[in-house]
Amino acid sequence: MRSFIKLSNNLNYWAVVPAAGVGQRMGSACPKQYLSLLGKPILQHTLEKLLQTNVQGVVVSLAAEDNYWSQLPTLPRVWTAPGGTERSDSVRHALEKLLTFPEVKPNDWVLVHDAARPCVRVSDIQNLMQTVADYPIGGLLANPVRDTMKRADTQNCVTETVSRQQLWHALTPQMFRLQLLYDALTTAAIQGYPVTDESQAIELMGYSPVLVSSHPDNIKITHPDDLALAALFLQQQNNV
Ligand SMILES: Nc1ccn([C@@H]2O[C@H](COP(=O)(O)OP(=O)(O)OP(=O)(O)O)[C@@H](O)[C@H]2O)c(=O)n1
Ligand SMILES: C[C@](O)(CO)[C@H](O)COP(=O)(O)O
Repeated sequence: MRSFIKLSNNLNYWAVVPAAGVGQRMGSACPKQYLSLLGKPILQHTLEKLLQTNVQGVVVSLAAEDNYWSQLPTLPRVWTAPGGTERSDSVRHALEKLLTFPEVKPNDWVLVHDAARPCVRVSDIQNLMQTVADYPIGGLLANPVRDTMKRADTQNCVTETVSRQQLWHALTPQMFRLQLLYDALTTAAIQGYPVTDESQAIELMGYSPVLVSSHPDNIKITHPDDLALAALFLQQQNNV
């Protein structure tokens, strides 16, 4: 069931899911977003979480050679777009697709969420939507750093202890105004500036997105060890 939350000044909310990666660090036979978690592909878990919120629709960026997407059950309000070389290119292509929809307004909100983060809590997404609605620029789910942080040299020897004061892990979804985000990613691409998340492109425009605390189980499945942890988190969430 979709949970409804107060929408700010009747703008729509859309979602983009970059799912065109190869999962090199996972080293699996198929792209990691299609690995099974509790009997369901990771990407399907992720989409089902987003579709429980009141996003109007989701655009998923897929690799040109993706032969797996067609095997997923058809989900309502989900469209696809071509992936790109980098994650930021995949996101930009999905935004381009969204901007062609007649019902989409440039000032609508768009939430960008990694396919590889299936453990995100619907309540955290809704909290992001409600909190950021009052921030004109946008914001992202994040987690304050808990551990002491070290910077290392190429030999993995400590070169410095980095202060963890005001240091956060950036997660997803990251929520921004559609046209602003598209322009920010396009500018970064034109300038050849590599951005690893949407917030960085927005920051390059001189803006300061707000960080919204997320539960720490919103992990990005990256390495093989992450699969068992993600399964545990999903089981825990399902048993609540
Ligand atoms: N060109 C790319 C690269 C990544 N992604 C997506 O961005 C998300 C986060 O990226 P990451 O965890 O790095 O996934 P991969 O790039 O697949 O992993 P790796 O770096 O290990 O290859 C993933 O859902 C991935 O599918 C994408 O849509 N397009
Ligand atoms: C967007 C992101 O998940 C925020 O932490 C992260 O930057 C993705 O990085 P990746 O190297 O593409 O996994």
